Amino acid sequence: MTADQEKKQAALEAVKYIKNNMVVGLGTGSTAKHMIEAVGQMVAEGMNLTCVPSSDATEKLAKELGIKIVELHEVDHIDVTIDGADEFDGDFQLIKGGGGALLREKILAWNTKFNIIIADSSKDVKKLGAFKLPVEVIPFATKQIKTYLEAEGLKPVQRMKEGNEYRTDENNNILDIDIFEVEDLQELEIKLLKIPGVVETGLFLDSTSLIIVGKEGGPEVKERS
Ligand SMILES: O=C(CO)[C@H](O)[C@H](O)COP(=O)(O)O
Repeated sequence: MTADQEKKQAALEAVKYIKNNMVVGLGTGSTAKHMIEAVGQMVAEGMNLTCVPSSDATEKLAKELGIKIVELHEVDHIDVTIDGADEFDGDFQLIKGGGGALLREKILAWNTKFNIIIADSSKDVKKLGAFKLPVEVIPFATKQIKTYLEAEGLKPVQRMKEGNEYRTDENNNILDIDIFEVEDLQELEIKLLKIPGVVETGLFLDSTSLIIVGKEGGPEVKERS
């Protein structure tokens, strides 16, 4: 199976957790795209769903598919959010934000009763950190934060796009940092969030209830114990 086939398989398994009249959080990325297309199909077949998107790109796609989109403040909870990940480990810890949508994704996850992560098998790792951790920062402070993180040995690289500095949907920058040598991720998360100008990190340490991985022979559903 190709990675994309695994992504689609995981997405199609995940949408089985969506029931009529639910409020659904829609993730961002190539795996989430398969899920959004499946949700569009369910809506076209008559299911009543209210969805909260995690990025401008997801909102655009969902609207094109006829999915009812609302802003977060218009709902009092989200029943289920389905999103991708850049890496996950055996403790249901994730690195997210490769697609730059980590801030809204983390807000959705925090406001969601049941978070499902969908992934191809390459995202399953023993230890997080081969993928660089995205840290969203306010442009006013990007240079100073980068200098500080360099001194901490975290090798920050400012994300670029087509020769220009990358901007998130919230108009912030991203510093991608190397956390492979870091032992205590909780401690790292606290340390990063204490820096003025750091808005959010792509570490999702305890929000995930279920991980669905696309695999030859059928999807693997991992439940948090
Ligand atoms: O966190 C994300 C976007 O901010 C994505 O979920 C993550 O980057 C995985 O993307 P893909 O499904 O394309 O591999």
